[in-house]
Amino acid sequence: MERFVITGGQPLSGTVRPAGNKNAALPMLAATLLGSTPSTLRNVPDIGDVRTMVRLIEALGGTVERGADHTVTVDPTGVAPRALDPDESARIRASLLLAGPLLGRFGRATIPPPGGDTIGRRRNDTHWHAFDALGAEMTLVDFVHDLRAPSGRLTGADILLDEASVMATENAVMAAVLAKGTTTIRNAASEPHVQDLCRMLVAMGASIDGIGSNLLTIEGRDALDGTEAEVSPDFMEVGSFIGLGAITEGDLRIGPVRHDDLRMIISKFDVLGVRVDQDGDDIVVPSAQDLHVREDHGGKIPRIHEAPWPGFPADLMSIALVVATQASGTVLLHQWMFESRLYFTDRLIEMGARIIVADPHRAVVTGPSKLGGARLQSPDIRAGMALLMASLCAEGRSTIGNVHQIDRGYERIDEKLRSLGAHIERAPV
Ligand SMILES: CC(=O)N[C@H]1[C@@H](OP(=O)(O)OP(=O)(O)OC[C@H]2O[C@@H](n3ccc(=O)[nH]c3=O)[C@H](O)[C@@H]2O)O[C@H](CO)[C@@H](O)[C@@H]1O
Ligand SMILES: C=C(OP(=O)(O)O)C(=O)O
Repeated sequence: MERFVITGGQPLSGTVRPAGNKNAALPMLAATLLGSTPSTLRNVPDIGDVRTMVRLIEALGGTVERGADHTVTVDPTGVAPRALDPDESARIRASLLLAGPLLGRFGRATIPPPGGDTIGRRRNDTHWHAFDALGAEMTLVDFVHDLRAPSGRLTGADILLDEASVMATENAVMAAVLAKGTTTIRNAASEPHVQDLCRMLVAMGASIDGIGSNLLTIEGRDALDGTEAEVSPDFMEVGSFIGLGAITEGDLRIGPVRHDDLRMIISKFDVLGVRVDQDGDDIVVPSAQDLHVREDHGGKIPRIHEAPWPGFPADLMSIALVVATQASGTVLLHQWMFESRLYFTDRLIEMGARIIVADPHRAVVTGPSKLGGARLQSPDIRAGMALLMASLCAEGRSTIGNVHQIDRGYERIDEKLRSLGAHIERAPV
C-alpha cells in the first residue's frame, strides 16, 4: 500500500505528454481476441487497469508482449473461451469487455462480475440485452453469466440500446463483427474511445458504418485479421492537466492532443474562466488565469453537467469541481450518471472549499476559497486525481492514501507532476 505526500502551493510549469486513453486501450486489447493473427497496439498506457487486462488475456491463452515505447502485441491464436478468473475480473470494470469478443469468436463466454470504480451502481443490463438480441442464451449462476450462441455463432439484429452505454456499445460491436448478417445498433455511444475501437476493427477487416454517430451498421464477417492500431491521447488526462494548470498558476504545455476531443471540455472550463490556447498539436494553459465563473445571460448561475458524447465527460466532473473552488462566483455542478461520485466533496469542504452538496448528484460551489492540507484517501480514479489537484493548490502538507486507485488510470502521475515542479513523494503507508 502506498500514499502520496504532497506539499502544495508550487506553480507547475513545463510540458506534459498525455498517455494513451485507458478507456480506448482496454476495449482495443479485448478486440485483439477477434483476430486470427496477432495485433499490435501503440501508445498503450502503462497503468494498473491495462496490466490487469493483460493478465486476463494471458489466462485465456493469449500471448502478450510489451515492447518499448508503450507497444503491446497480442497473439490470440491460443485463446479458448475459458471462464474468467473472478478475482481478476473484479479488479476492473473492463473485464466485462471480454464478453463480446469471446461470444463473437467462440460462441461462448463465462463472465464473473466486473469491478471498477465504486461510484454507485454500475448497470450491466444494456450489455445482456444486446447479446440477447444477437441470439445469445444466458444463464446466471452465483452472479456468473454464462453466455452461449446456440448454433456457435451469433446472428445480426436490429438493436436499440436502452441507454447510450459506452461499454455496452463496445461489447455489442465486438460481438456483431463476426455475427451472421447485418447488425444495426441504435442509441449507440460515440465517445472517442468507442470510435478508436471501431476504427481498429475496420482495420482488422470488419465492416462498420456510422463511426462517430449514434447509429452503427455492421456487416458480419466470417473472420478478422490482426492489425496495428494506435490508442488516442487520453482526453481525460488532458482535461485533468488543464484543470491542474489553471489552479496552480504555472505555464503548462500539454500535447500532442486531439483538438476535436477537447471542444466541449474547453468550453465548459471556459465557464470557470479557464483560458486555454492552441499551439499546433499542443494546448497551452498560460499562467495568467483570471478564474471567475461566467454567469449565464441575465446573471443566472451557470450549471456544468455531464452528458454522453459530445457532452462534457462524466469522468471530468470531479476535476471541474476542484477548479470551481478556485474561481470567483457560484456554479452548480450536476453529476447525474453515478450515485456516489460526489462523496469526496466532504474532503474538499474539510480543506476549506465552500460547497453545498444539495443531493448526491448536485453540488453548488462558491469560490475562490483558500485550501489547506489534509489527510485524504482516494475513493476512485477521478476523485483521487481531484484530491491530488486540491492538495497541490492547498497551503501546507497533504497525504493521499489508496493511491492504487489513481494508478489504475493515470500513468506515473507522481513522476509527471515532479517534472513540472510539484513537491510530491510516493511513500509506503
Ligand atoms: C472502461 C470505461 O470505458 N469506463 C467508462 C464507461 O463506463 P460504462 O460503460 O460502465 O458506463 P455507461 O456508459 O454504461 O454508463 C454510465 C452511467 O450512466 C448511465 N447512463 C449512461 C448513458 C445514458 O444515456 N443514460 C444513462 O443513464 C448508466 O446507467 C450508468 O449509470 O463510461 C462511463 C460514462 O462515460 C465512464 O464514467 C467510464 O469511465
Ligand atoms: C469510472 C472510470 O473507470 P471504470 O469505468 O474503469 O471504473 C473512470 O475512468 O473514471
